[in-house]
Amino acid sequence: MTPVQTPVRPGTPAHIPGVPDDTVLSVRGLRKDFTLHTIDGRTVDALHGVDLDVRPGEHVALAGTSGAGKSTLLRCVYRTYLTGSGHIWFRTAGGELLDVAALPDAEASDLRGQEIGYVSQFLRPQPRRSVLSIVSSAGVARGMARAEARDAAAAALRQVAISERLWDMHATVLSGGQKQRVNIAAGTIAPPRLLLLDEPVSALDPANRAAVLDLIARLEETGTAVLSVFHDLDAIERLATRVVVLGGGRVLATGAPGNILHDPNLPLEVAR
Ligand SMILES: Nc1ncnc2c1ncn2[C@@H]1O[C@H](COP(=O)(O)OP(=O)(O)OP(=O)(O)O)[C@@H](O)[C@H]1O
Repeated sequence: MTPVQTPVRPGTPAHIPGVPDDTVLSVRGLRKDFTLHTIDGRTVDALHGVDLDVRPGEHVALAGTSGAGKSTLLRCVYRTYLTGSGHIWFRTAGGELLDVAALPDAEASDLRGQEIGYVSQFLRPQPRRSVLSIVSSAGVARGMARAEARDAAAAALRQVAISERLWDMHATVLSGGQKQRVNIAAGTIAPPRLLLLDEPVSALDPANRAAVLDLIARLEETGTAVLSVFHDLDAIERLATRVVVLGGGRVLATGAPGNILHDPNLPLEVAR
């Protein structure tokens, strides 16, 4: 049988030099600055040429002090923020290599819906949308039929212990911890190819926190690539396969959690 050839877009390489072809995410030379229009047009340099790779089933945790650029990096990968320069190569499930940093907005939006889960500290729900509808639309974006998405949403909400009596309520009225769990259900309704986590358990009590960490561990086992920010050492040690330390928007160190997290010379801001 002739192997299926993945079409290569003009200007897009078929391979990233030195990187295995199954790598899901390869960030290269990523720079991002912000112009503060309300304060003299001042510029804040957030990322200064970051390189990192994440392979299937790998969990790369970003660490570093406050302001190091961790959330900015996640938001550039999710394309909430446009990038200054550099590349964010994403290998799709179909094998195509796309530069998220250069995709037109509509394609970036489709890619997010289909292949990337993003769970942040906060859920900012659209007004007057029910909990069930928020989670099932994430399933529809992943290509599920409406009925299938509804069943998957119900299962995902049960998994994060959101009681059925909350499903038809507007998400705006939920508590912080409930919103965070709805966010997790939406981000993981079907195993995403890449899961971006920005302090996903910060508002949860110990039992719900443990359930969500279990859920993330199961997704890793099914091959989901994870790029995360956690502020607690315990979660990083349990889940991460590699830690990348950022400082002033640069990669300062990378290595196994056991080596990096206990290095007194690295600028970390995790609860030890
Ligand atoms: N929307 C924005 N507008 C202007 N500056 C921003 C914006 N977002 C981030 N920054 C700046 O970019 C730098 C990196 O911020 P970022 O939030 O990525 O850091 P972080 O490592 O995630 O910090 P923390 O651990 O406190 O969340 C900081 O100097 C911050 O002030």
